[in-house]
Amino acid sequence: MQHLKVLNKYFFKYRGRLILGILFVVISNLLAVLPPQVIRYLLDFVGGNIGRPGGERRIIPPQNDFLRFTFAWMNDASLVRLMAYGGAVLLAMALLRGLFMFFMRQTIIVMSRFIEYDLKNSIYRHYQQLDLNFFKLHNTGDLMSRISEDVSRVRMYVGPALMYTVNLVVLIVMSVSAMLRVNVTLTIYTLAPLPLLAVSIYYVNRLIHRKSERIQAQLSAITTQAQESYSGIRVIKSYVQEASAGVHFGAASEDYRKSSLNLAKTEAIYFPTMQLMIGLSTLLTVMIGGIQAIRGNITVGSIAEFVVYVNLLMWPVASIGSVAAMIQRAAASQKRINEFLHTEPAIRSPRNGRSAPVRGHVRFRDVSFTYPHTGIQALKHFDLEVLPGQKIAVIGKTGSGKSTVAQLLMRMYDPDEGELRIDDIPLKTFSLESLRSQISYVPQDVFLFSDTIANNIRFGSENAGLQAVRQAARQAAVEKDIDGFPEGFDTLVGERGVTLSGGQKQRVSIARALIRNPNLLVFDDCLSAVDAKTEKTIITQLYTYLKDRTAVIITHRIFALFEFDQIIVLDNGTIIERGTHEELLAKNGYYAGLYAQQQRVSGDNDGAPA
Ligand SMILES: Nc1ncnc2c1ncn2[C@@H]1O[C@H](COP(=O)(O)OP(=O)(O)OP(=O)(O)O)[C@@H](O)[C@H]1O
Repeated sequence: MQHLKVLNKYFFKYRGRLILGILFVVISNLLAVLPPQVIRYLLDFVGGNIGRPGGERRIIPPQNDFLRFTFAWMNDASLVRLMAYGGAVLLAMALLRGLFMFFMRQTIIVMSRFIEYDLKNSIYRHYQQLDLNFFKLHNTGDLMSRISEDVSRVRMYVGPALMYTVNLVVLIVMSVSAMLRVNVTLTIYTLAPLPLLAVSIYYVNRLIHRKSERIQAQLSAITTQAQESYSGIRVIKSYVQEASAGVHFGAASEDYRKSSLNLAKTEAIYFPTMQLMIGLSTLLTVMIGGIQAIRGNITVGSIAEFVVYVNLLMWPVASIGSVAAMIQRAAASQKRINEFLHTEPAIRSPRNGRSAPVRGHVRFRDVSFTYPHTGIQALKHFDLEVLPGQKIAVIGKTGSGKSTVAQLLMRMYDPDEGELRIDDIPLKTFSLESLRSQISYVPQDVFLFSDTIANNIRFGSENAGLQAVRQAARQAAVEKDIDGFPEGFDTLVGERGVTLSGGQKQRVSIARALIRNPNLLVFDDCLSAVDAKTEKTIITQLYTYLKDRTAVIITHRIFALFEFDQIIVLDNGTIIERGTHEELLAKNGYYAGLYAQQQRVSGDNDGAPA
């Protein structure tokens, strides 16, 4: 329960709605508790006057102020008029009760929707601030379920559970005190089955919930399986695995069917149990009430009054079990949400961080870095100086630490040892937003949003016009491809749109980086999926674009066309070779070997990227 305390600030924020909601609960319950008293009065009146000779009226004195006030002007009315009037009073109270129940939902349930909205936004905002390591540690499904399912469960606590609890407390206080005023013995007998009802419903509810959870898990497994089959349909078809995929799906569906039937059986017990308990209570009321009436302790009308109370109390009491379960689930969900909300981002923007324009002087001084959750040391005593306007290539085998250089430069992680500076200013003193917005980074794994190509290119530079978008696409050698699509730059990409080839995606991603006009660019193996001819076009275009800019180009391939100021070769997190193209060829080491190998493979010695 203590996990739910954090929600109190939302109750305070929406206190107006909450207080009003509670007031409406009180009024609607008052309008539920008074009608049985009217019924009792009317029945007693009819019982007392039926069969009396000569239409002589026996006045039944109203037992409380409410009845006295309601029936004050009916003293001389005929029996029929009195009944019609009583019926009208009951109808008016039922209508009013309905109206206030509507208001009650409009305040409390609407408040819960506001809280849900606030909670989702605050979780989303928090996600955005967390560092990459956090996202490596938690899978997407987990993040999604905390912002959707867990928040929905918490909403059940701040909305329905709260409303039912307040309703139950108010109703019990009002109806039980009204019952006690009539007859204590009858009250005790009438209420006796209620705790039994609450406990049994609680257990049935728990059982239903446990079974539903299992069904949910099975359903999500079926969905994932179907999703994988659809997205991997090419592999399934080419390996002729349609039948076996069908068998797997069929087995999962069969499990789901069995569980669903089992749940249906348990649910079938729920309502008969409730009805049995209501029936038992009514029976007790009529029996004990009858005895009390024979002894003259209560009137016959009181029995009817009690029967109405029993029916009034049953549903709210039965809901105690489900409300308790709702609160338990909400507490568990809020605990999971709190875990995330209390996670502090490891990478923070400093207060009053620098936002000076970046010129592009990069300095790695004796930097070592180990990925926190895997313990893999990706860089060891790494030293690099890139002067403004220089172009640097980072080459090395797979897993040698090349991408880690880019990650540290973007401050996705902080080094364990050593220091990183840009324009001679420690990276940690820059405002994160300013730093990242001034470095254009083309990641290794391209990600395009389900939006138009134009919007994907102008991502992060929202004000860029179509001309700028076109120019960036031209520089990334993808303009012609895009113009070839029927809707050009307005073509949608992603599931609902066209499927771009790997090389086209990479070039759109490069265009996205170029449009920002930065002084410092980092390309992480971003030409791996383009053919040699396109690569040559891009390299030529880039060479002009990068003329006065600083660029760090991470690659597996050697671009002989590019006159790099410095090429560094990484191996296992350490720089093993460093120099210009010619210097490294002269060394006859790893670089020279790679160059010779690529020359052989490409078989064309026209000076294009080897
Ligand atoms: N996010 C990460 N969390 C944990 N370990 C990582 C992470 N990224 C990379 N590594 C590990 O760090 C080492 C260096 O990886 P890095 O991605 O920098 O190599 P790379 O040279 O860019 O490789 P490639 O050319 O295949 O992209 C590898 O052993 C890799 O397994």
